Amino acid sequence: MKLALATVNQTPLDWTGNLQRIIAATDQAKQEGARLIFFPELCITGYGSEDLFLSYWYPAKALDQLQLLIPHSQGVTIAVGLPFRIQDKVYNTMALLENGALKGFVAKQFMAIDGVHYEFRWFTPWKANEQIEVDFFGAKIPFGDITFEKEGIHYGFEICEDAWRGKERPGYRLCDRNVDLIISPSASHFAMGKTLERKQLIEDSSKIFDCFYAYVNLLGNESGRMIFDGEALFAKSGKILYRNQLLSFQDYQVMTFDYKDEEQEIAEIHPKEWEFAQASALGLFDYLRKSKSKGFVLSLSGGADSSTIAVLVAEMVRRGLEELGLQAFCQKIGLNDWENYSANPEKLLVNELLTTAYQGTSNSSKDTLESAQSLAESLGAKFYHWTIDEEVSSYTSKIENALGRKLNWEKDDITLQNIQARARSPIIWMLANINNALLLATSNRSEGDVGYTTMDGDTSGSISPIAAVDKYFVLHWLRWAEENLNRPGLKKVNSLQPTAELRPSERRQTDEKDLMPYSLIVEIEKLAIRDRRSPMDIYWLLKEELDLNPEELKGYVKKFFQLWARNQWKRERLAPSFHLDQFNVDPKTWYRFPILSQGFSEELAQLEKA
Ligand SMILES: Nc1ncnc2c1ncn2[C@@H]1O[C@H](COP(=O)(O)OP(=O)(O)OC[C@H]2O[C@@H]([n+]3cccc(C(=O)O)c3)[C@H](O)[C@@H]2O)[C@@H](O)[C@H]1O
Ligand SMILES: Nc1ncnc2c1ncn2[C@@H]1O[C@H](COP(=O)(O)OP(=O)(O)OP(=O)(O)O)[C@@H](O)[C@H]1O
Ligand SMILES: NC(=O)CC[C@H](N)C(=O)O
Repeated sequence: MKLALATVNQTPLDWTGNLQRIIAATDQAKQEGARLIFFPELCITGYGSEDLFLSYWYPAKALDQLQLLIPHSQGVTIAVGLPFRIQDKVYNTMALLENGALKGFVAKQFMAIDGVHYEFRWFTPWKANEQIEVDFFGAKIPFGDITFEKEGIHYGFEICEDAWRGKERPGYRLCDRNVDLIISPSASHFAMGKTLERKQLIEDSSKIFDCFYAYVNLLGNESGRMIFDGEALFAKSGKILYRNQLLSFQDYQVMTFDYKDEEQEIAEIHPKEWEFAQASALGLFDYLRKSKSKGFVLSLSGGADSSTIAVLVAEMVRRGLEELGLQAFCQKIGLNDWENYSANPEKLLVNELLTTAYQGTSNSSKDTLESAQSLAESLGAKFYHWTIDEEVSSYTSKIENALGRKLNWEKDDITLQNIQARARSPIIWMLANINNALLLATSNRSEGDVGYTTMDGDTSGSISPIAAVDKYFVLHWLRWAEENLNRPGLKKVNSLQPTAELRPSERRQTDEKDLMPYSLIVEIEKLAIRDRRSPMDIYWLLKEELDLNPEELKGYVKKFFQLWARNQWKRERLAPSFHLDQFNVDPKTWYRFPILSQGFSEELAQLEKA
């Protein structure tokens, strides 16, 4: 018997589109001879439906959609995910349709509550071994912890988090019930390197339970922040038999294979740098088309952050074209005149979709202008160049008149820096408005940690594509990209030292002089945020690890925590970002912290005495 794993790129509230993709994937699986077709968790609504799950009408509408799908199960079995409300509780379920009938609902037993997941807010876990009957448009349907059988294959489900719960997981009881196959329909967020964890989990699962184990994840940037990689895995007794290529630009993908065929077909596992490029490219592509915007605008300084983002947009075009072809790429983003780009699709589309501007001041250098211009030209992006000195001096003289004194760098350093960053904002927003485009903000995670950014200045934007990765990674990735993505336009960018260029050149500024070495921010944030350690713990741990003067190290730890606490309000106000790494500092997804606090004052006073 053939079975199919089908991944879909869904969008909350796109009821018709979501159903169409499920039907199209079902049709393809049927054509390929599949008899069992498994879709991911919550694919009828989208996993990222947030508080819509709490309403009465939303789960009810999902049931209407399920009913529309039932006729498509003639001759096959289909499993799809949707929310199911019973009185005041909502359950996260998989519905099983077979030969034009609804056979039952399996309910998730463990809620995902770590990192980016908040399932307890919406769903109630189902108790192991419990089975009830529910009403579905007048019919009584089995619901709960149930298994199914088809042509001699006995199978059951572990819905995403269920599979990640060690000894408690439902798999053990499914094994006691002698299932031949376990399926894990998932909505598992992408993070760099996570595929290796999943591979291990699925290998181990098929080994521990000595059965066939199938895994299928959602696909794409569904609702803004999380990206799903559409991973499909199939394993038998500890050996992966099938793995697809991740992070596709397609609406859906169907992987069909013979149940019991033990031949291996395993797509390449790529390095972290490739994953970052592919996930960001897909994240941007989905954001662009789902927000129905016409392109991107970027204030391009020629420095590391904005240059990374320019390359990611170009990668979106390159990778999208490679997978979809010119016509489908254009259609998906709402460009009807696709033939206009056929002379040089990649360059012409980057030109259409990415507008950049270098906005110099008297503190800018020739180096950064050249860097920005040469990169934009090499990618094919539109490039404008103007200075904002007039705006800066207009604001400054108004304040000077009001205060009755001249501003100067000795006394007014931060104010004079910030007005430059802010003066860039209205004009670049203007360009975004004119183009109906998304303004890309360039914040990275290290800046987010310490608030090294001007609010409503360089934080301005609709999305912050790299806010979830640290600056150390950004700098490393740019060097990798120059070589491995064949981006010679990055040569100049990679030769520059990160600097905000907000002070006059005689007061030479570098980010690391203002703050601390980026490598150290990365070490401290891992311990402070990822591992949730105290300032004192971090000091002792790093004292062992790093060859640094203890007083200097104390100073850095102190600076990190003081700036971290003071700048929570800024993290609350950064434009939405993609989740890309093991952890991030976005309060709406991974890390929550009080906006007002005493800022670790007692902890840091203790540290002084250590
Ligand atoms: N708890 C709180 N809740 C809400 N708001 C709070 C607040 N604490 C201060 N504030 C407000 O925050 C304001 C200060 O924030 P803000 O105006 O953003 O400025 P601020 O954080 O004081 O300074 C910006 C820093 O970012 C650096 N920067 C800026 C731009 C670009 C780059 C670069 O790397 O290229 C670096 C710059 O060198 C400087 O160190 C205060 O005037 C106050 O209004
Ligand atoms: N001269 C400039 N022209 C256009 N945009 C600028 C200029 N200077 C700064 N910006 C904008 O402000 C953002 C913040 O500057 P920041 O210095 O943090 O980033 P970067 O210049 O891209 O990288 P780096 O810090 O590595 O030099 C930039 O990414 C860019 O969007
Ligand atoms: N949707 C879920 O249950 C997610 C579970 C799991 N922690 C994962 O990231 O894959």
